[in-house]
Amino acid sequence: MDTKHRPVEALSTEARLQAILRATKAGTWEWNPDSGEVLVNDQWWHMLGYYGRSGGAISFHEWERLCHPDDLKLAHHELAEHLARRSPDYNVTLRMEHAQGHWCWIHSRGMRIPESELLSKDIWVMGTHQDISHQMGLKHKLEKLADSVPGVVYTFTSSPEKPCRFTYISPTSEQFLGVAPADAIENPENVVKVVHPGDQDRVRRAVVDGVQALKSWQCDYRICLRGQSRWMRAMACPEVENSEAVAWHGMVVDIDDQKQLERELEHLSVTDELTGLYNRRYFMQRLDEALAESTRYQTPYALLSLDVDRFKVINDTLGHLAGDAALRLLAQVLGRRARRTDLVARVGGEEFVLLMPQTGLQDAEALAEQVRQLVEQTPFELQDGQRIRLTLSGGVVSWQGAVADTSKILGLCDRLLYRAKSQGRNQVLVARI
Ligand SMILES: Nc1nc2c(ncn2[C@@H]2O[C@H](COP(=O)(O)OP(=O)(O)OP(=O)(O)O)[C@@H](O)[C@H]2O)c(=O)[nH]1
Repeated sequence: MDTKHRPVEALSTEARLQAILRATKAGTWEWNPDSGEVLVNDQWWHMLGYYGRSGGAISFHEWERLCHPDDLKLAHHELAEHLARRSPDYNVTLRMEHAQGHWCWIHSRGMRIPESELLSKDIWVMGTHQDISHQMGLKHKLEKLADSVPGVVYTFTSSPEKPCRFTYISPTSEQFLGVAPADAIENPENVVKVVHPGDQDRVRRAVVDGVQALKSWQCDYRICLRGQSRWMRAMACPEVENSEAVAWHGMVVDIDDQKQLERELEHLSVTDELTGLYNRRYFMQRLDEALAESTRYQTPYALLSLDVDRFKVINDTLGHLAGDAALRLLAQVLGRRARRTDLVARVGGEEFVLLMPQTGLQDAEALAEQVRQLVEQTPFELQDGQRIRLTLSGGVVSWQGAVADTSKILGLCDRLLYRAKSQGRNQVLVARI
């Protein structure tokens, strides 16, 4: 065999081991549980800042004294488990006191030497110490950062073979989702469980679609938390770890205030400020939808358009504020007369409409007449005690099935209204398309 390329063989096993230990800066320990004797190397001491001390024997109690009392219990437990052969090795992360007084994070690993390899009947457990203070410091900073974010930070792993699972979820999941991090890590369904039942399928689909497309995804959904429903936004972006697994790094943030604002804006954008009824914009939108519905399903529809007669006189004699109050009272009358499925809107200064699904011409005319008579017979009492009388002119159009476009309906309604005005007002005229 060509030994030219294998100079390492020129070294003894001992020298090679020492070289590896020097390079990895690993401290070593050997422990005899019966005698309590512990042997450590130089690096074991140097790691803790004791540069003057060299390797040799120490007592088990000396090791215990250097360990953080809060971590000692776990270390004892893990050692006992390994000695009782309930765990294949000893593996703990614990804090040990540095010569300068601060705590170092030490990753301690070891294993019992098989009896077959020992000359005596003694038990020996041997292992290494690695200083992982730097990594633990970074982890601590990351956790602090995750804590300060107004939401939940997480990483979950997807793989074709195994189900998705959280590998990290910030402690804030308790506050924002009502789920303890340990429960989320144990089973991701615990996080899905708090999603509003009406949104669960959508959230699951968003995750599955994102995983399949391997693209960043985002999903807004409600959660049920402490008896209340709140809007959240989850987002994640993928990082391919290897051919087997993808890590998804993401956040869940509370967007309930934003959604509330959106709802208010949405409401404002469809509402008539003076009367609180729907406005013209919303009415036109719904009329479009009504046309599509009647075309597709042959739904009978009727539209009633009402205009206050000689309203200018009310404004001119009683003032604009009184006119406003009259319009508000009229809106209340219309709102009360309409069915829940009807749409009532103020579409112009003193012009109102009622869009009625599942309504034929006769029924619509009867309702229009009722409203006209009610308004004619009931004086409106304004806040200052003044009473005013109004009359209405109206046009009713009904249709069933396909209609070319909304202008056909609106145009006919306008013509009926105009005729009602010109024929003396205080009347309703009807037509079928
Ligand atoms: N108070 C008040 N008046 C309004 C509002 N919008 C429109 N008007 C008034 O409504 C009146 C409408 O007058 P016209 O279109 O001449 O109609 P009219 O006086 O009702 O007469 P006819 O419709 O022909 O019976 C005008 O005086 C407008 O200023 C409003 O929001 N508040």
